[in-house]
Amino acid sequence: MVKAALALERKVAIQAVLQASKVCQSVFKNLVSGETITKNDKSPVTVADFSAQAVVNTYLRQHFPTDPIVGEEDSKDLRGETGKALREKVHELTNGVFSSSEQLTEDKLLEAIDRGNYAGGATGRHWALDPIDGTKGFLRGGQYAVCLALIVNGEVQLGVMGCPNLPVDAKQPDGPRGSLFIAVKGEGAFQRSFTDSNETPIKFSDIKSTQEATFCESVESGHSSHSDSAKIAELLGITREPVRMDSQAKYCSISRGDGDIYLRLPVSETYVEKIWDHASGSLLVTEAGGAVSDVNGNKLDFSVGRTLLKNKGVIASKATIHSEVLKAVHEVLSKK
Ligand SMILES: Nc1ncnc2c1ncn2[C@@H]1O[C@H](COP(=O)(O)OS(=O)(=O)O)[C@@H](OP(=O)(O)O)[C@H]1O
Ligand SMILES: [Mg+2]
Ligand SMILES: [Mg+2]
Ligand SMILES: [Mg+2]
Repeated sequence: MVKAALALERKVAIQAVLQASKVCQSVFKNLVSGETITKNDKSPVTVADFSAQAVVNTYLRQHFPTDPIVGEEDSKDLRGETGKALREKVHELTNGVFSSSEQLTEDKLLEAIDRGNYAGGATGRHWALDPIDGTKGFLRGGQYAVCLALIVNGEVQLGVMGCPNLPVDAKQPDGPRGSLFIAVKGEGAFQRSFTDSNETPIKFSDIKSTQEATFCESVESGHSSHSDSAKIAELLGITREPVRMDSQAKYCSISRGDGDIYLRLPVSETYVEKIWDHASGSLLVTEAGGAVSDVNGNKLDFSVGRTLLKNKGVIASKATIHSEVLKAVHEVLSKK
C-alpha cells in the first residue's frame, strides 16, 4: 500500500483547525451573542482571532518545531499596559483548550502568536494561517473559516478549513452546522463534520454549461466588485442570483457543488491579496475538479512572500468552464 503523503501534517492540521474553530464558536456564543456587545464593537472577533492563531501555532510547534508560519495576526495589540485587558482574555481562552501540562504563560502566548511572523518565500516549507477568515461574517453570525495550509517550495500541498457555520449538507440549510474541508495535493478533496471523523470525497457539480452555473462572491462589494460580476454573469448566460458569503467558505461551497464559480474581482489598484486568504481554498478547488487563476489567467503564485504580489483578483470554477469564465472576465474588465 502506498503511504499517504503528509499523513502526520494532515492529522495535526485537522486537530489544530478543529480546536481553533471551537474557540471561535465559544467566543461567539459567550461574547457576540451576549448583551454586552454593541454593534460596532470588534473586540470579540479580535479575542477569537488571537486565540485561534495561538492554538494553531502551538499545535504546529509541538509537532513540527522547525516549520515557520505565515499567520495573519501578531501580538502587538496584546503587549504592554494598553494590551493588558485583551491579553488576559486571550490568555484565558487559549489555555482553555490545552491540558494542565500544556498551559502557556503570557509570554509563551505572545511568542506563539508571533511565530506567525514568517516572511514566506519560494524555498522550503511553511504554513499559512488565517485564524479567522471573514471576520465580518463571524460578527454577523454568518460564514467564517479557520484556514490552514502547508506550502512547500512555493506550492500549496495541504489545506484544511473549518467552517463552523456552514451546514454539513447544503440541501439542509437548517440542519447541523460545522463543516471541515481537507485537501492534499494529488489525493483529492474531502469533507467531514466537526463531530464525526468520517470523511466524504467532494467534487464540483456536473453542470454542462455556464448557463447552469451559480456565482459565489464576497458579501462586501469593497472586496470584490458586484457590478462587474453582474456583467460577467450576463455574458455567461447566468440567470441564477449570486450567492454571497464571507470567507473561504466560498471555495468550500463551490468545491462540493453548492455553487460553481467564485469571482474575486479587483476593486482597487493597490490592494494585494494575502496568501492566507487563498492558499487552502485554492488547493481544495483544484483537488475537487476545479481550476484557479487570477483575473489575467495566471496561476496564483504563493512563492513570493506573505502576499500574492504577482496576481490580481481570483477566478475559481469547475475546470471545464474556467477558460470561458476567464474570457468573460477579460471582456468586462478590459472595457474599464
Ligand atoms: N480591499 C480589499 N479587497 C479584497 N480583500 C480584502 C480587502 N480588505 C480586506 N480584504 C480581505 O478580505 C478577507 C475577507 O474576504 P471575504 O471574501 O470574506 O470578504 S467579505 O467579508 O465577504 O466581504 C479579509 O480576511 P479577514 O481579515 O481574515 O477577514 C481580508 O484579508
Ligand atoms: Mg482572511
Ligand atoms: Mg483573518
Ligand atoms: Mg483581517
